[in-house]
Parts: sequence; C-alpha cells; structure tokens
Amino acid sequence: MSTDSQSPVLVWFRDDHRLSDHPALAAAVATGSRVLCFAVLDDDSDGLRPLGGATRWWLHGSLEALDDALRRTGSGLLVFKGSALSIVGRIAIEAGASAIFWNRRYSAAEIAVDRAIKKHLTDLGIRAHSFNGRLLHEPWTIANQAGKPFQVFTPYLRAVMARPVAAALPPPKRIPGGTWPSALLDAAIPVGALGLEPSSPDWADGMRAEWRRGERAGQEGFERFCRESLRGYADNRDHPSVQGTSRLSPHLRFGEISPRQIWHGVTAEAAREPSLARDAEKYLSEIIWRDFSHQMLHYYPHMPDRPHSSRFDRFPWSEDAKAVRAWQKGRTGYPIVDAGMRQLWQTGWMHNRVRMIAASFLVKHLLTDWRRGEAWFWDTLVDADPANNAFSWQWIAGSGPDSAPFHRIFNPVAQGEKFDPDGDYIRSFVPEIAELPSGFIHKPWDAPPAVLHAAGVRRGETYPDPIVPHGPARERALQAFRSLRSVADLPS
Ligand SMILES: Cc1cc2nc3c(=O)[nH]c(=O)nc-3n(C[C@H](O)[C@H](O)[C@H](O)COP(=O)(O)OP(=O)(O)OC[C@H]3O[C@@H](n4cnc5c(N)ncnc54)[C@H](O)[C@@H]3O)c2cc1C
Repeated sequence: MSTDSQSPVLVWFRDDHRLSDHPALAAAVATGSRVLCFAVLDDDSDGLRPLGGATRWWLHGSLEALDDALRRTGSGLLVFKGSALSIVGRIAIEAGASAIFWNRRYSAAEIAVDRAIKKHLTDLGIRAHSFNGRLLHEPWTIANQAGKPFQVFTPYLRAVMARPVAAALPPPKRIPGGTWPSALLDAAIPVGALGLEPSSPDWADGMRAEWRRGERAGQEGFERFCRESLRGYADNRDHPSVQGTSRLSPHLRFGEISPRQIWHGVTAEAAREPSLARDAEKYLSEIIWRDFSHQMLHYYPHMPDRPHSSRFDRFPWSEDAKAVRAWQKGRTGYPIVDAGMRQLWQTGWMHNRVRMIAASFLVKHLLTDWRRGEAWFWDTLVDADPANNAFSWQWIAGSGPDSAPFHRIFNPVAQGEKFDPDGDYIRSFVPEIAELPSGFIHKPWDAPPAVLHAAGVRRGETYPDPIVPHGPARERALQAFRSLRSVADLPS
C-alpha cells in the first residue's frame, strides 16, 4: 500500500481500542507515513444508538488507556464529538491526510455511515482502507449451501469450526506519530471533558471496584482465565458463585482484546494440554455465538427494535410499571432474580445464567415486552452490545431466530437451587437474607417464623414476598402465548 510519504495517514479507532491485532493500525504503520490516530464520540448519526450509562463509563477508561498506549509507542489519540459524517472528512482534509484506515463495523446504520464517509473521502482524493478487526469471520463469508446466512446456530458453528481463523497481528513496535494542525487540536475534546463518567450522583463506585479498563487489563484477564478458569469452564460456566467464566465481555465489546487473539490463545492451550479440549471447545463456541449474533444484526437490522418472528407482533404484553421497577431494583422477592439485578446495578455486569433467569422472569412472569428489558440492560451493562444484547433478549423471549421456545419458562426457585445450591451468590448480593439456611435461601417465604427470626428476616419488610406467584404467572404466560397462536392461526 503506497501513500504520499509527506502526508500523514489517519487511523480511526471505533470499538477496537487496542494496539495488538489491529489490522487498520498495522496497515497504516506499514505505509511508512506519519500516523495520526483519532476516535469520534458519535451520538448524532442517524440510526446509531447512543451508548448507555455503563458503557459510557467504560468508554472513558478505555479511551484513556488507548491514548496512553499510543503515546508510549510514539503517537497519541485525539477524540472528537459529533456526527462522524460531518467530522471525519474535515479531519482528513485539515490534517492533509493521504489515506484513512479503519476496522469495519457491521450494523446497517454503521455501514451506511461508513459508506457515505468513504465516498466523501474518495471524492476528495483521500483513500479509505478497511479491515476485519472485530469478528472471527465477517457475516458474508459464512453461508449455507444455498449461499444464504445460517438461521440456526449448530450448522453455523460447524461451518466456523471447519475454517481457519486468520493469525492475530503483533502490536507495532513503534508508531511514527505526527503533529496535528492546531485547528484540530482545538476542536478535539479531552476525554475527561466528554462527560462520560457520572458526577452527581456518581453511581460508578461499584464498577470502579470491579473493573480495570483498557487493552492491558483485557489481555491480562484473558491470560488469567487461561491459567485459572479454562479448565472446568464447560461445567463451571453455569454457576454464578464460581469464577467460572472469563468476564472478557466488556473488553471484547470495546475491542480491548480481539476474538482472533482469544481463538488462537485457547487453541494453543488445548494443543499443549489435550485434557482441556472439551472446555476449550465450549469456550470457543461462546465466541462463535458472538459472531453469530453479529451476523444476525447485520442481516436483520431490526433485531433490537422488533420481534424477528412476526407472530410476536401481537403478543399481549402487560404494562406494570411497579413490577418492572421492582425487577430493576432487585426487589421481586425471588432471591436469584434479585441477586442478578443487584449485581448488574452494582457492577455493570451479570452472570450469563442469571441474565437468562432474570430476563425470562421479566418477559414471562411479568409479561413485560422484552424491549423494556433490552433497554434496561443497554443502559446498565458495561458490555452492552447492539448485537449480543438484542439477539439474547429475543432468544429468551422466543421471538428470535433459533430461540428458546416461549413455553420453556424458568422456575426461578428451581434454577437457583440448581445453579447456586448453597446460595453463596445470593448471599453476596442480597445481604438482608444472607443468614437464612441454604434450604430456605431460594424461597424465604417457606421458612418457619423461628428460622426467619433467627436470620433477622421480616417477610414483606426487610425482604419482599414474591411480586407474582410462580404457578399462576406461568399459567398466565402460557395463556398469553396460546392466544397468540390462535390469533396467528385465524385467516387474515
Ligand atoms: C438477556 C441477555 C442479554 C445479554 N446481553 C449481552 C450484551 O449486551 N453483551 C454481551 O457481550 N453479551 C450479552 N449476553 C451474553 C452473555 O450473557 C455474556 O456475553 C456473558 O455473560 C459475558 O460474560 P463472560 O465474558 O464471562 O462470558 P464467557 O462465558 O467467558 O464467554 C466469552 C465471551 O463469549 C461471548 N458470549 C458468551 N455468551 C454469549 C451469548 N450468549 N451470546 C453472544 N456472545 C456470547 C461474549 O463475548 C463473552 O465475553 C446477554 C445474555 C442474555 C441472556
């Protein structure tokens, strides 16, 4: 790739906040030109969903860490705010750039923005080069025998497993940074002035205590996972009181580690130690779920907004604001649901098994439209991801492609007893019932008065009774689902 060696080239970072395995950065450095790096906080482009509170908090630390890493390597990061379409052309012209490099994005709205920018730059004689830095395989590279996107995960998984994954690139040793023109230095906004971190009130203490943001933290987290938790992952991943999963989701969300790095790292572990094969395969299948949900969002851009299966268009959702509030605050009276919702509020993350239980409770026990839950997770998860979040909510609601059937309704007590048998997870997030013996921790309402008294629990006062009884709520959900079927079966 040749460029005018007098002119700088630009690298536009977008949710790929790392130096290693960054194909756009590597290609920019390979030109031999000076390399100027920037990011854009874009809350304004049509169709791009503004970040929620927790991801804004993460983004602050992620951009600071990226700037720091770029500075240590010879460059640095400028951050601009506004619609990318209006800003990126201006940056390229004022910087006198000969070319711009970025890693591709996959939602329809993102692609539309990128295409428009590319055209604008090309008209100006500035070359735009794009790469895959986000997925194992881009959506259009995996198709079924009819050349169509897979709708079902298992054959998709098989197709991916049969393919090689491109090697992960090393970080550049040195980036030949350049000088930004003063007009752009003036237009850029220091990360601290972007207003990404909450101030009054500052609700991020729990997240600060839980997480380190940035590439180094992501890479170290991955090494720790391989050392300590990859063995046993297939069994432990369902137990929320065990450190059994990688907790890499926010790092993957912001591209502080790439799926290729994970793929090759885990594959190498399994090659070194064949007894890890089952755990490695299970873990890689989760990384493939991530690719699959990105493929789905790419081909079905409505995924966050409306049911994929149109029969759910007329689902008789109920609007019980008080019940939704109790769910959000972790006050439903079902300890496993409440523990999950409080973990989410305190730390910005929730264990996958508990996400499934809590989401199912909202959609099926409370008959709340899954979009309400999706929006709450979007605002509160540090890993809130347009593809994974929407796809997972539709999966739970039964309206998505290859979903759990609607009539599979989790019993929150049985789920708690199965996956948190001693109640350790519940005890860490629902302290007001922590003294209950394990036999009652999942159903405090069954505990005799003496047991409640000894544990300092006053039903309905220190801890709520269930806001809906399981049996009737389950019946109501099934009834609603049946009504849908009969409506769908009517001749139109
Ligand atoms: C209702 C609901 C909403 C969800 N919303 C999100 C979201 O906004 N962002 C998000 O990253 N994940 C989401 N998930 C998927 C999953 O819960 C998280 O990816 C996982 O809990 C993250 O923890 P981990 O990194 O320790 O996972 P691990 O078990 O260590 O998995 C490794 C990685 O694989 C990917 N992955 C794992 N499970 C899934 C899955 N079911 N679908 C797609 N990718 C997966 C993630 O990138 C994850 O970091 C959601 C699940 C549910 C049920």
